[in-house]
Amino acid sequence: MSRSTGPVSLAELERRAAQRRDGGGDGHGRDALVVCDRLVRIFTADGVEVQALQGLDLLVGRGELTALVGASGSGKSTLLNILAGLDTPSAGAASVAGFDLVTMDAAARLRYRREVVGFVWQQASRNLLPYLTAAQNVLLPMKLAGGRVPRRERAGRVRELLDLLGVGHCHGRRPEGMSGGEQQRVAIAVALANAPALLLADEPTGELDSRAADEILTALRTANEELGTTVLIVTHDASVASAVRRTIAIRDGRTSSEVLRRAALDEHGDEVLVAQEYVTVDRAGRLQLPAGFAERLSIRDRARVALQPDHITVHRDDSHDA
Ligand SMILES: Nc1ncnc2c1ncn2[C@@H]1O[C@H](COP(=O)(O)OP(=O)(O)OP(=O)(O)O)[C@@H](O)[C@H]1O
Repeated sequence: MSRSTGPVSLAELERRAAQRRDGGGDGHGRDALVVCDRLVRIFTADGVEVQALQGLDLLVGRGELTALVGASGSGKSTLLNILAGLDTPSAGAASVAGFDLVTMDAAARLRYRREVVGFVWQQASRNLLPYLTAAQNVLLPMKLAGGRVPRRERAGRVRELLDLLGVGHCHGRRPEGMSGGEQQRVAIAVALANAPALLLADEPTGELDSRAADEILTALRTANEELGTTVLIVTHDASVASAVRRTIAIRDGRTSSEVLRRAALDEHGDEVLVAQEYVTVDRAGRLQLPAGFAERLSIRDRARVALQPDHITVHRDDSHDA
């Protein structure tokens, strides 16, 4: 049976494009909270183009607590800024909680930033207004978002959030009267004020000692487990990256590999976290070998592959060895 080959209307083309953007075309990311599909971000500086994101694919499910790692300049902050609604991609698709980050208009962008996403920056001073108390800092986003948290519930929610994150004692203090770790935990409360679906944290432990960093990680974990917030943390801190269930590595503007950890019982019956490394397979079927693996086996330019019944083998190219 032949299909109609007549001209396709503009409305139909737009409908199909919207379906692709929504992930509806082939079901890509339909259940995920964060969907990035072949995301590209090109910056131009002094006439030179920098491809900060080079076709990045990423799916993050609702309720996940995930760390994002990668060398300096690999594109982590660029991705976070796009997910925060502060920047727009040059090409590709990105959506969070059904908000299309590429096409949303100014009003939707404002609503998105106030109600759907919360952000914690590395510099504590950037997260809090210095002349407001902790309580006033947490209250401010609720006031700005209007009716999302009803007026009569706001004071109670401020206290609950500060207590939940272990900084109830900072309620009436200004940032100058708090430690760096306390400031960051209050910053997390500010980011959670309007019950966002997604909490983004860019190096939240970067300026802290290891004890304060542990407290921040505990606070982020509490937000994730108690409030159900999906949390994405950019970090260079190995202790943070290894303490979450999923760590995604970005290399040259693409997601390249992941470590997934799950609880298992050891031979004594004690619970241990078992880590397993995965590589990302993008929508075109491309994967990047972990850099260490390729170096160790001197795999360059091309590799010999063979399909086995339940796995694929990858060997060094030995076609010139004879
Ligand atoms: N506004 C900009 N203009 C020009 N180039 C930019 C801009 N922002 C980022 N870049 C470039 O894009 C690339 C990715 O930068 P990005 O800040 O996302 O990396 P990163 O992984 O967050 O690095 P770091 O860990 O050092 O913060 C880098 O080459 C950077 O120089």
